[in-house]
Amino acid sequence: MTKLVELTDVGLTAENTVILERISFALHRGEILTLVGPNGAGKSSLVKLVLKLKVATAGTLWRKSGLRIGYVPQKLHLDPVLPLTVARFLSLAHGRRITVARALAMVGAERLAERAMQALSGGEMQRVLLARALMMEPELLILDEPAQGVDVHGQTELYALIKQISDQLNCGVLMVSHDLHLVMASTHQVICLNQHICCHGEPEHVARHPEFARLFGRPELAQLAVYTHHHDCDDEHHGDVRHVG
Ligand SMILES: Nc1ncnc2c1ncn2[C@@H]1O[C@H](COP(=O)(O)OP(=O)(O)OP(=O)(O)O)[C@@H](O)[C@H]1O
Repeated sequence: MTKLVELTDVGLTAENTVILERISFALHRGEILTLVGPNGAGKSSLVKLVLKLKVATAGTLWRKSGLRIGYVPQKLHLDPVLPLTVARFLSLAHGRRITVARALAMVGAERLAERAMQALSGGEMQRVLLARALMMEPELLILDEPAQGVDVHGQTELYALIKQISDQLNCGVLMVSHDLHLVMASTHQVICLNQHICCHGEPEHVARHPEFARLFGRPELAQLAVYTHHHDCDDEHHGDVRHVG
């Protein structure tokens, strides 16, 4: 598997505040890695380090040379009066390697091409932002809370779509999520972050980890039914429900 990024003992300090410390992990093509953690844990800062929008103050961050990254930001600020269709918005993307029609088809949003950006629902907007990130056929897709503003059913669909796209493009995915249980079936590894890495591993491992339960204040999680991810599953099969604990 091609390695895309590798962090070794990475730290970030700003204004005498430790934001991240001793962060080490690697991400390869075809892998999905989800960052979870409480507010202020450093998830967005870590994403910005990988994007090179911030510079680490300790450790080393290696990125594959010429790495093509597609990024879905947490928020998009649009001028509410600027007339802009979805197709026009996508045509403005940098480094385009595929057509607008193909990008929309990949996210199941062909019918939105002529819709005004301002008229999109939360779920539609997230799909359009995902389509924009796909325009340059990324080797690494980075998503900062891709499911915000989307209802629970829509979130499950969106995470399944992200997994399908990762399989299709064989790209790595680094994403931030607030809900481990919704993303569980669609991720290979989870890092639970709180300035440092509290626990790291397959989603079932993290869900049962005492540090994860403590951080999210939900020790009863260990008793819940969780989705178990199968690494050899097909696109139609998003996991079996089983009880752990
Ligand atoms: N330039 C800076 N100077 C000082 N502190 C900063 C700076 N940038 C971020 N921080 C602090 O670092 C911490 C981590 O912020 P970050 O946005 O990475 O967290 P997060 O896990 O993404 O949070 P959330 O889930 O609320 O979005 C926060 O306490 C934030 O206030």
